Amino acid sequence: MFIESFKVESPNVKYTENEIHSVYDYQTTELVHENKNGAFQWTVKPKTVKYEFKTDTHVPKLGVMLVGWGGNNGSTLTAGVIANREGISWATKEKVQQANYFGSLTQASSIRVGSFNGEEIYAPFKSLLPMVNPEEIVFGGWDISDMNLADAMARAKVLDIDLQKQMRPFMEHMVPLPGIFDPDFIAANQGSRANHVIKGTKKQQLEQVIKDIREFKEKNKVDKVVVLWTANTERYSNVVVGLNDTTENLMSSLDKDEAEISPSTLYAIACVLENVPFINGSPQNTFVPGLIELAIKRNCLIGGDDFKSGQTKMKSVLVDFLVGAGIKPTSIVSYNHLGNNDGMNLSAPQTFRSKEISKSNVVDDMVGSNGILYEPGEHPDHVVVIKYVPYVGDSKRAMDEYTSEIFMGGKNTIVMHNTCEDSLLAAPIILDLVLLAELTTRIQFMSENEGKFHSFHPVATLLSYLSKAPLVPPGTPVVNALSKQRAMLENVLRACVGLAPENNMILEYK
Ligand SMILES: NC(=O)c1ccc[n+]([C@@H]2O[C@H](COP(=O)([O-])OP(=O)(O)OC[C@H]3O[C@@H](n4cnc5c(N)ncnc54)[C@H](O)[C@@H]3O)[C@@H](O)[C@H]2O)c1
Ligand SMILES: O=P([O-])([O-])O[C@@H]1[C@@H](O)[C@H](O)[C@@H](O)[C@H](O)[C@@H]1O
Repeated sequence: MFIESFKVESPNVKYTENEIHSVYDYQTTELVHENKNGAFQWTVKPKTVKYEFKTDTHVPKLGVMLVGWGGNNGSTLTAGVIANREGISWATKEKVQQANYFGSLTQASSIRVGSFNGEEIYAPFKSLLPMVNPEEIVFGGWDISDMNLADAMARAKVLDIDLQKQMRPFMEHMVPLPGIFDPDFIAANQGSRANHVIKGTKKQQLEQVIKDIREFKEKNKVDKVVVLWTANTERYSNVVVGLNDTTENLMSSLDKDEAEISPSTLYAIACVLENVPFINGSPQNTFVPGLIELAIKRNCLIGGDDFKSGQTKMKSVLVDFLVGAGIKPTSIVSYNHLGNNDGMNLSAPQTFRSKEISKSNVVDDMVGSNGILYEPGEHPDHVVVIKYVPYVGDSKRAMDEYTSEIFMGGKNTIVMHNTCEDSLLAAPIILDLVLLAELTTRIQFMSENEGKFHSFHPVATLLSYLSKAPLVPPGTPVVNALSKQRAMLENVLRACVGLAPENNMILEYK
């Protein structure tokens, strides 16, 4: 059965006018590796740590500024949220289609809250904690192309024509702000698009972005802004000692107008200096060490990298299933072709390399979790291929082959074919990223050993379910397995309302 909402009644949960306060017993383990009687032994000690969570229930008026607003993802998301807000439906070949948020974890997925009279009871994921209503978001942003959002939507060729016609009046007056353009970081084929750029030195460009954020906030009377990069994939920046390895060196390099500071890093520095969350939806290493240090110092949320939307999302499910079942993937070949501007930009070797890295590292945690299947350092052959085929447009065609070793020398090959409008997968993920980033900035917590409340670490690991290459604080584990990422996010939000982690034991019926 599905319910729309619920309230937790517990001695450990207090709802006040401005916050939800929960006291939570975190069950974990402490491992000890010691020499006992001449032999080393691992000892696992179950441990309970008391935590307190406070969630500010004042949901702000949120402004979302997209870098690359005029792109396929940016225009599609903007149209989709407006269509939902206006309750727009449109004719397709098959039927009259209603606007929806399918593909959004927060807006279209559910959580289990328990059993009632022998029936499993579920509620919307978004009912866990007060979240921004997407339809109250004010969108804005930057683009190096001056095209208004209605024309950008038409250029993207993602949405049905009847819908586009209805959306045009809402979007034709939306024009991105000029963006920071540096041809050295994206494919040369993007140059013809760049007719709307911020002039000046890198520092002057950064200062303009800060000015843009302040003016956007003032003009739209929003309480908070979140900035998200959905612009083109850049090549990796070289990380160089003395250039960008520390905050001091990065800011000094900025003063010297160093060429190696990428546009995405400039936007991100601007956001961190303004204490505005910045999320990277592309695979490049925007977050160079000096920027991460700055974000930590200023306690400003940063997150990414690279939306986990389709082929890679499936990979983080399938390899988790195979390895979890004791089956040994030995060869993974991921091929896809697409014909949108993203695909055109990725046709350049240096930008493709950024994507190849993010699409390849996604199995490392799963492979590393099973020493029965894999020797130390052993991993499957893994190849990523992306080809640009203009004719197919945004309709990406992904073909994957997974070959595994099974019982007694047997082999198993799984082949998948996946066709989708890439932007229709990415747009709801962008929505989740900005909503969850905003929500997490309203949560404070402390353990029994800390004595004072604090925010989550500014490097937002909580967003990892939505990223191919989750950005994590230095020295912490990277988890890519999709089920673990989703469970982590849900269980942390459950803890904020005093609910135990969903462990699927359902002992009541055993
Ligand atoms: N399923 C998906 O669509 C998906 C999944 C994962 C990652 N991504 C990443 O999301 C990004 C956007 O994808 P898309 O399909 O919307 O691409 P797109 O090319 O349609 O849009 C990118 C937009 O960014 C603009 N732009 C480029 N550099 C800019 C800059 N420095 N400042 C401001 N604007 C700039 C371009 O003019 C363009 O309008 C790409 O990096 C892509 O790799 C997409
Ligand atoms: O998320 P996913 O489907 O694995 O990866 C996608 C790639 O397959 C595609 O070629 C690229 O253009 C998209 O930006 C996205 O990164």
